[in-house]
Amino acid sequence: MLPVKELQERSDRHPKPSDIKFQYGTAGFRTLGKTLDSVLFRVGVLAALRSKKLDGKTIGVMVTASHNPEPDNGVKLVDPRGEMLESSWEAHATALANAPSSVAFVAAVDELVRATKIDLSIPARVVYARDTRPTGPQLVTALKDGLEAIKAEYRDAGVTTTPVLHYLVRTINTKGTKDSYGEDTEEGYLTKISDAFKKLLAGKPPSPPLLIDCANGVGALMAERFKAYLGDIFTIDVVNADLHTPGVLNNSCGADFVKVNQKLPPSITLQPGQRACSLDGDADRLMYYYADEHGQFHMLDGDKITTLVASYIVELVKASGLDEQIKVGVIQTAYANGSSTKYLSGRLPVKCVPTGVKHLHHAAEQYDVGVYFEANGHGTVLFSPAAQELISSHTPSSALTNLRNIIDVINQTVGDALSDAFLVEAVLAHKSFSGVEWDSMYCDLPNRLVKVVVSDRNAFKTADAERRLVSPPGLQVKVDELMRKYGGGRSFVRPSGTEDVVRVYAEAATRAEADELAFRVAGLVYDEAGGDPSQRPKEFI
Ligand SMILES: CC(=O)N[C@H]1[C@@H](OP(=O)(O)O)O[C@H](CO)[C@@H](O)[C@@H]1O
Ligand SMILES: [Mg+2]
Repeated sequence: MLPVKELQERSDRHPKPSDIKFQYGTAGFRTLGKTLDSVLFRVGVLAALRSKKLDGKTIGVMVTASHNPEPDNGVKLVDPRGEMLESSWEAHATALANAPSSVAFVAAVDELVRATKIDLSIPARVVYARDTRPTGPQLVTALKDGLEAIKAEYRDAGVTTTPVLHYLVRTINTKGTKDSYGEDTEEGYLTKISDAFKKLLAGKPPSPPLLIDCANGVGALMAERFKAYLGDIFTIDVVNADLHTPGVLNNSCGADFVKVNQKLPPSITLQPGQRACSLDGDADRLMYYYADEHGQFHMLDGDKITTLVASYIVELVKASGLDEQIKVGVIQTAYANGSSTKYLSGRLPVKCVPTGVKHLHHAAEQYDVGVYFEANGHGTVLFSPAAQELISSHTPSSALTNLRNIIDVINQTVGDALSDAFLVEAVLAHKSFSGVEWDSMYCDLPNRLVKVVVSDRNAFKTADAERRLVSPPGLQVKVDELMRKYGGGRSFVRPSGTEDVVRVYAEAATRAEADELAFRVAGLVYDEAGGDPSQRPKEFI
């Protein structure tokens, strides 16, 4: 039976703002932190229902708004194996969040219980965590209220990164089974990853210290904790680790700043030859970069990470004699640089899927080894159970031992900036690569990403993994006409899933052409979508 009275009374303490329509999108609920109290309460109830539906498995709840500005916050659910919430439940989340009153909320809960045939007698278990945002503590209080209202058991994982929370969910649910993914504690996480990393570096010439820009976010806590586990095998220099000054989170620093602006955070200076990396505010995205001998900045984004890592894994699989049994594939989105796709397609199966990690993750599960990174640096590598079994049961050789350690250094539950950085450093050490050699695997096509504010982004519909517009009718033909004017140029238009904008991406042979193509397509979109002529951005052509 639903504790109707309890739910309703507690829900009354978390009224829904009447003027906001919430939506569980690509990254869960995400908006101004101070408007999310009712959402967090309701997500507590929802997480418990999800757990009951899945026979009492532990569900994760992460309170974060990732790379967004500090006043934003958000919340997303993590399914039992550490993956994103199953998409059919996104609509349930949206329905519960938008019930206008506590009575309507309880009715929506009741409806969900019936529709999905949830057995309410099954106990619910939830683990939650938050990042360092100032609205976090209050939102967690609302979440706990929801969990208590429906009498769920819960565990508070405190202030930690998104990837640690995903790791905890998976380890809690596999504890004591043959699929055990490790110890279900933060220490377990730090030990598993750092041990594998140290084994990979053993016997290699010392790597230079790695400067890590932590976006003044929770990644700084975890990077600091890793230091003790790495000992003197590898040195981390943590920068942008200010967790106290208001307004600094993701401000002119972090992975998104680097990717969007294609430049160094102003707080960082690199010596010629030095490489460094930036995390985002919840430490699941990673951008690398280095300064060449002239001190010039070069970015090494998610596509460069894919290329480096996938090529190395293919080498190891071949050297282990397992290339007949283990097929390595790569998953990208339309935002992948065309040069990376060209380079990889000549060597491996490459699949393009719609934007959003859940799409990449599911597609990666179709391979024995699936490597995926969004261009913005969010990604990981998945090894199928069969591939892991083959790798662990074969007579060890040096390549196989490396593969086993690679498996353990990776956080297979989700993109994990710190674990990914160790993976990159291990591959660079094994290949004796500096940033220059890594970067020279292929040369990025100049590209430009532009946001267009339109009156209704839902009027924009796409097909073919978002590479073509099917609505508004006729617009794709005009984009195609423009593209033909730029040799090797490519551009596509899609509505954002996380912001109220339409995004235009363009790449071409030169920087000037890429900019011109992007601003022309942006102009087309603006005019087509009925943008106010007096507000037309001046750079649109
Ligand atoms: C161009 C771009 O970087 N888009 C991002 C952004 O999605 P949009 O749907 O483009 O707003 O946020 C997503 C969630 O973090 C991330 O998965 C995706 O890659
Ligand atoms: Mg993030």
